[in-house]
Amino acid sequence: MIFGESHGPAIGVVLEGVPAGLELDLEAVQRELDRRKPGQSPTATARKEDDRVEVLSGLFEGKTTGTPLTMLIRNGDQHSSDYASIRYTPRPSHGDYAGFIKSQGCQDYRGGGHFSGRLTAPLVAAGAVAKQVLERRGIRIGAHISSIYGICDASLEDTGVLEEVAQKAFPVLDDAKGEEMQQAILEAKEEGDSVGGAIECAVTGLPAGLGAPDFGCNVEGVFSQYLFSVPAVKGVDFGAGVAFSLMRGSEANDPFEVRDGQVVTRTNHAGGINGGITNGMPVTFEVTIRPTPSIALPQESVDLRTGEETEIEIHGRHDPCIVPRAVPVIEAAAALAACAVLGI
Ligand SMILES: Cc1cc2nc3c(=O)[nH]c(=O)nc-3n(C[C@H](O)[C@H](O)[C@H](O)COP(=O)(O)O)c2cc1C
Ligand SMILES: C=C(O[C@@H]1CC(C(=O)O)=C[C@@H](OP(=O)(O)O)[C@H]1O)C(=O)O
Repeated sequence: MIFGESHGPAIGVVLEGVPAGLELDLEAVQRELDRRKPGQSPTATARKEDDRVEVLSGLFEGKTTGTPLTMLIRNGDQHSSDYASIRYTPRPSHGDYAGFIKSQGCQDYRGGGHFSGRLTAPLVAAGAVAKQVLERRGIRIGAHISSIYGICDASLEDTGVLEEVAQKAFPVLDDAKGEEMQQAILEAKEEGDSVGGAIECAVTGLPAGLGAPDFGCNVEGVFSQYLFSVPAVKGVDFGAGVAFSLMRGSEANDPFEVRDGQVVTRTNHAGGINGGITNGMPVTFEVTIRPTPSIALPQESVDLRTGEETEIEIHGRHDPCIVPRAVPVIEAAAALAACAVLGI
C-alpha cells in the first residue's frame, strides 16, 4: 500500500508478506532510490529531493520481522504555488480531472497529489526489498530504455548485460543511441513539449510451471496489473508483442531443444510465458510510456467551477521525458509481480 502526496510532508509504502529473517540491505534499497530520484539531469525534472529511505516498522536488529514493513521518504522541495492556477482547470491527460471527480473535488491538487510520478519512489523502495527476496532464489531483474521518440536502442541479446546498464546515468545498451535520445528530449523541452518511449525488461530465473491460464493467476495478467500501476504506462507487451502481428507461425514459434539436460526454447518470442504459465525462459516484456502530460505549451481545458472552456499554462518542474527515470520503477513493479506469481 503506497501512501502520500507529492507536496505533502512525506510519501511511503507499507509492504505486507515480506518473509521474516531477511537481512535487509538498506544501502541496496537506497541505491535503487538514487537511480530514480529527481533533479539529476537536464533531461529530468529540476525538483531536488534526497529520497532518503527511513524504515518505521517490520525491521528489528537488521532483519525483517515478517510484520508490515513501513518505509518513509520525506518530501523537501515542493513549489505548491505553481499549481494554484490549475486547481479548477485540469491538465489534459494528467490525473487531475479523473481525481477531481473521484474525490468529489477534495483531492490534493498540488503537484498531482497522489497521482504524481513522485509516488513511484516508494514503489521503487518496495521493489528493492522484493529484489532481495528474489535474489536469494536466483531470480534477477534488469531493464533498459528500448526507445525514445522513435530512436531505438540496440536489441537485447544477452540479459547478463543489464546489471551493467543499471549503473549508467542513462540506461541504454548503445550509448551513441542514448546520446541521440537525450538530444531528442532536450529538443522537445526547448519547444515546451515532451516525448515518450519504451522500456524493455527481463526477469530471469523464474522456474517453469508458475501461474495458470485464467483470471487472477495468469502470469501476463499479474505482471500487467503491477506495470499499469506505474503512472504514464500505456502499453505492456510480452516477448515479440505487437511484432507478432507481422509474423508467420513458422517465424513466431519457439522451437524446443535440450541444453545442459534442460528443456529450453531456441528463441523466446513468447517472452517466457505460454498459456499464462511460465515456461522457464526469461520473462521479457516491453512497456510503452506516454509523453509527459505537463508541457509548457498552452493547452485547452475547462474551468470546473463555471463549465467554461479556457486555455491554461502549466508551471511546475516537469520531466520532459519520463522514460529514463522510469527504468528502475519498471524493474520494481516487475519484482513485486514476480513475488506475487511465486505466492510470496
Ligand atoms: C517517474 C515518473 C515521473 C513522472 N513525471 C511527470 C512529470 O514531471 N509531469 C507530469 O505531468 N507527469 C509525470 N509523470 C506521469 C504522470 O504522473 C501520469 O501521466 C499521470 O499520473 C496520469 O496517469 P496515466 O498517464 O497513467 O494516465 C511521471 C511518471 C513517472 C512514472
Ligand atoms: C517529484 C517527482 O516528480 C514529479 C512528478 C510530477 C507528476 O506530475 O507526476 C510532476 C513534477 O512535480 P513538481 O511540479 O512538484 O516538481 C515532478 O517533479 C519525483 O519523481 O520524485
